[in-house]
Amino acid sequence: MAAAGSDFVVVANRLPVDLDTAPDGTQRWKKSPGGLVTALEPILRSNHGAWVGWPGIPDVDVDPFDEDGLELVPVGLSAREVADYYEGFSNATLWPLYHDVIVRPVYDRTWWEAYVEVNRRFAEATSKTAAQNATVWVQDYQLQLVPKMLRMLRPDLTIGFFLHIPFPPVELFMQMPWRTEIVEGLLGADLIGFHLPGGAQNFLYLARRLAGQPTSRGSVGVRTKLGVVQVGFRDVRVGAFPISIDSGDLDEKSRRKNVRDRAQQMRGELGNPKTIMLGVDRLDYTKGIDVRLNAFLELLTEGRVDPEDVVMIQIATPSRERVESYKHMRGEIESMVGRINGEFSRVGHSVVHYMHRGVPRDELTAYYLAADVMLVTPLRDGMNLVAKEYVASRSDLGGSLVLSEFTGAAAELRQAYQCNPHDLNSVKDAMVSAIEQDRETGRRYMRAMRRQVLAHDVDRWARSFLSALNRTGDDVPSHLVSNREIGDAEEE
Ligand SMILES: Nc1ncnc2c1ncn2[C@@H]1O[C@H](COP(=O)(O)OP(=O)(O)O)[C@@H](O)[C@H]1O
Ligand SMILES: O=P(O)(O)OC[C@H]1O[C@H](O[C@H]2O[C@H](CO)[C@@H](O)[C@H](O)[C@H]2O)[C@H](O)[C@@H](O)[C@@H]1O
Repeated sequence: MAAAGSDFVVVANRLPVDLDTAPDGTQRWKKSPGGLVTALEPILRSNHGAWVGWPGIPDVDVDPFDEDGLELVPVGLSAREVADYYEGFSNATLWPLYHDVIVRPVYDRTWWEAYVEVNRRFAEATSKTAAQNATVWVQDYQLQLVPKMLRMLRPDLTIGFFLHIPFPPVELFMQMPWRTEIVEGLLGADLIGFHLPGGAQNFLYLARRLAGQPTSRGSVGVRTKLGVVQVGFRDVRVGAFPISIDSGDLDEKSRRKNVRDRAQQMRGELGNPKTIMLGVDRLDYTKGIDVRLNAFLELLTEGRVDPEDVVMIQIATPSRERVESYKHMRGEIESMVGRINGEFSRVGHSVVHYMHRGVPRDELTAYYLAADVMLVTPLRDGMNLVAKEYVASRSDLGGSLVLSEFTGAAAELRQAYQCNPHDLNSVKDAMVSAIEQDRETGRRYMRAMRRQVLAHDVDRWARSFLSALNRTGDDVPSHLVSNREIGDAEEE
């Protein structure tokens, strides 16, 4: 039975804070400033909001607590559950399956059991947190069973679900031994959101085929023309809502003098090369870091790019380091960096600069400003926010973007140098075109991409999903009003 509770609850694998352990063993909560938090915070705060999630480290048992008017509800995971539910089923089964089986998914019954158990714990924690008739928004592939479990516990709730990674075509999804359970888990929601219409359409087909439910047949649009699955007397709607970033904030940061000065300083530190190319990613095999390194190596070897003129920086945040495929890929990337530098660097001038760490936000913006060519070459990516961050940071209209066709962002950033990461010649040609782009063409392309990214920010993403979920039909759901107003993006 519902207690007083929150009117709006976000449920995600991670809390918007991490429990950080200092070298002396003391622990404190550290804000993790993701785009999702930025977008949802105002709506959460003005609606007695709560966030249900894992604190990021194993074996932590903490009661719900208040953080500046936002209720945080930690869901504890044991070390075994981190291994089986998070590293195992989420990141060694679902993640590769949903990303075109770039590496082979592992199907392990013990992992599946842990996934069911942890999803149940999230559903129970949410059920205790949500007020009568509240709106609950469940996030991502780690929690696909939560909508159905939660509906059984709390039929009064309005439940939304958003998938941040691609939803695979039927030929791949059918590999999953627990495919029907997953589709039925998702069908517990009132609205299921994907980044792209293709994902929504894949899901509609599977709902027909695996759950045997009647569905609408027409095509799904972007933020419009939702599909429908009829589940008994309930309509489950399915749509495409491409996520974005806090573009206004990045635009503003990139205009600050200290950030611009830092970008200039970076160029100087690199010896003022003609061209700086940049990659910024979590160290993940989906991101195609190896693809861009290979392309760069071939361009240098063929003499199409002069090692005296072009420098590449790769910043890679450590990620999922205990998962076997991630360990393997790290080794491969680091040996390629070594090989390229071994062949083309000289004392005092490296051609590839590789950093295995995250960098602070202002520093990252300075990197974006310093980079002439941004390299975004995933083999498959749900959206790719880095591409949008680069565009939002180029308030000077400089720079060019090399972008894989296999990212969600490619559907919106049409003026990028798009390439097929499975075709090395296509990547090399895109890199050369980006390096050789003339100033006026570059400004025109960047202006067009900025118009798109500034007009469609993460706040607009959240509002469009929530208004569809609550069927208000306008941009702001009537009973989920945020304090922040959407400003129409300014043109340059
Ligand atoms: N080395 C890094 N340092 C700081 N932030 C990073 C780094 N690598 C990635 N990020 C940030 O992480 C986010 C990555 O989002 P995205 O490109 O959508 O991919 P994913 O969520 O799969 O990692 C971006 O906001 C980006 O700025
Ligand atoms: O929580 P982790 O295991 O450390 O992983 C980080 C996040 O990675 C994934 O990001 C995805 O979401 C982005 C925003 O929608 C999208 O741009 C990107 O293409 C996706 O890969 C994952 O979906 C998150 O759940 C993770 O927290």
